[in-house]
Amino acid sequence: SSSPPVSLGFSQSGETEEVQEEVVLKPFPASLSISPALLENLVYDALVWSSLNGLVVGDKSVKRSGTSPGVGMVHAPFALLPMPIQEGFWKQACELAPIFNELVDRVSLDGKFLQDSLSRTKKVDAFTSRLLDIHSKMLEINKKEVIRLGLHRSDYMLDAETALLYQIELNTISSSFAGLGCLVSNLHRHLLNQHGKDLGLNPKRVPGNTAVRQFAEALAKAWNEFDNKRAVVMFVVQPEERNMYDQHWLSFLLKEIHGVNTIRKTLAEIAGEGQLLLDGSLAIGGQIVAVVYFRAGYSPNDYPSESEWNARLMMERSTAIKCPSISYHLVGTKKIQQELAKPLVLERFLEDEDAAKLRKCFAGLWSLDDSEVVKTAIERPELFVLKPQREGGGNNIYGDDVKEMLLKLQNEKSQEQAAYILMQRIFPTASLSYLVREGICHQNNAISELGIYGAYLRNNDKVIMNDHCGYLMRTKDSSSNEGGVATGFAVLDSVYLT
Ligand SMILES: Nc1ncnc2c1ncn2[C@@H]1O[C@H](COP(=O)(O)OP(=O)(O)O)[C@@H](O)[C@H]1O
Ligand SMILES: N[C@H](CCC(=O)N[C@@H](CS)C(=O)NCCC(=O)O)C(=O)O
Ligand SMILES: [Mg+2]
Repeated sequence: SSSPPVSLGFSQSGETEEVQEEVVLKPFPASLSISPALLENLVYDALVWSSLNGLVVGDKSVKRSGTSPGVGMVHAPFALLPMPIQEGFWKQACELAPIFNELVDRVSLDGKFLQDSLSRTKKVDAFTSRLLDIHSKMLEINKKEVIRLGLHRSDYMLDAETALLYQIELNTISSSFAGLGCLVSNLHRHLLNQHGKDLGLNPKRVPGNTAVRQFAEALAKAWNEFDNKRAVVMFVVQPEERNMYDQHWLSFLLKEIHGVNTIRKTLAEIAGEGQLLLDGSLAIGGQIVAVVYFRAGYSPNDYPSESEWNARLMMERSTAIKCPSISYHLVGTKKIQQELAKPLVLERFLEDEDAAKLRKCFAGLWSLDDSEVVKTAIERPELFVLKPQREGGGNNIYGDDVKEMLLKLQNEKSQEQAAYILMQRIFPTASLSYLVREGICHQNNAISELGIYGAYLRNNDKVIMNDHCGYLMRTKDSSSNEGGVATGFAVLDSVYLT
């Protein structure tokens, strides 16, 4: 065809000077040019591969796609080629995972710190308040979680200006896409095996992704610690779940590799069918539950009535291993992220050397009590993100809306400030990427967010697992503020180590 070859610039933060003062980002040397014919082949191969290998989600235009498996599937949105990242940043992010895992466990044991840090939020945020009520009840009855399982994902962005890796957030509940994320790594390795020569890319630079196998292993090991061969792992899910295949990869591997049975229940079903037996164990439909794995319960939308809250409390009271426990759930709130960043607070929980490693990846995080920062944010709102205590994407406030909201909160003299945190906005380098959605390939300037999964399993004072477990790369149009695949902004991507 007469149209010029499409050039794909893998523009990437190049070598950075040892000393951070003068950061010179050299352009990524190989700028790729993909002919339209090659591009068409790549997209076609990728769509076939995705369909044959279960890289799929429910299609929101098909009514039953969130309730009936196999009905209304469409390929998950993906980036056609992996996003380059310097190996040093990759290694840094992987190294931080076991430290964050240990931090979550230690903070979870400090009930007073959690209650005190969230006490003002409690007054103005009904959802967080309900979580804290459950936590208080567990403190009152001196409930001990002897066996503790955390399946986390710490998300990072690479700031273009400083070439520093910054943590966006730490997810301690429903850290999704371990399943589909692995498939994208396999897809990219497949495409580079087929077309790597034409693209000048080496398939071996796409790191193997062990997320779903290691998460299944962690769930199986927790089940093992519960030590009841007839017990099951219960997935707590939403009534409509278009991301069910990501979840089914875990339950499939649990059965296939570890011989562990799983059941899928909504909070409403648990309220109706669940029972606390005399020995404290949780029974559902006559089956004992060894592990409760939350893939719902992180959002107010998951609690439409008191029944769902009763179900959450019943599970918390039981001897089942909660993933996460109410304490782990609270540790993952953005308010705690901001509190831990305060001077000397993180150091209460970690040895100095580990605290220093984590602090290196902390972006600016402030409560709205900090009048100086609030003043700056009103003047330069584009340099901040205003965050409520919510998970699941689509809740943050950006740009001029930050200014509006801060002024509103100031004028109202409301306590509502305590429901938010202010965070420094990170600006990653934009790269030209191909994003494939519903069979169509879009060429966009895009930015990426690297998630590193971590699994932590402890029985009393024995740490059985504390590892980084693979990764999730999400890539979105650089013009979009919010991220998130479930929210439709980002696509699933993988990593190309440079
Ligand atoms: N400090 C930040 N700088 C730049 N983008 C951010 C920042 N914080 C959040 N985002 C964007 O908003 C998205 C959602 O924010 P996050 O804190 O992860 O909330 P959630 O818990 O809803 O996922 C992120 O995936 C990212 O794309
Ligand atoms: N439908 C639920 C979704 C669960 C969910 O939203 N999890 C949050 C952490 S709380 C998350 O990991 N978000 C990153 C994935 C994205 O970009 O959409 C599930 O799959 O179980
Ligand atoms: Mg997030």
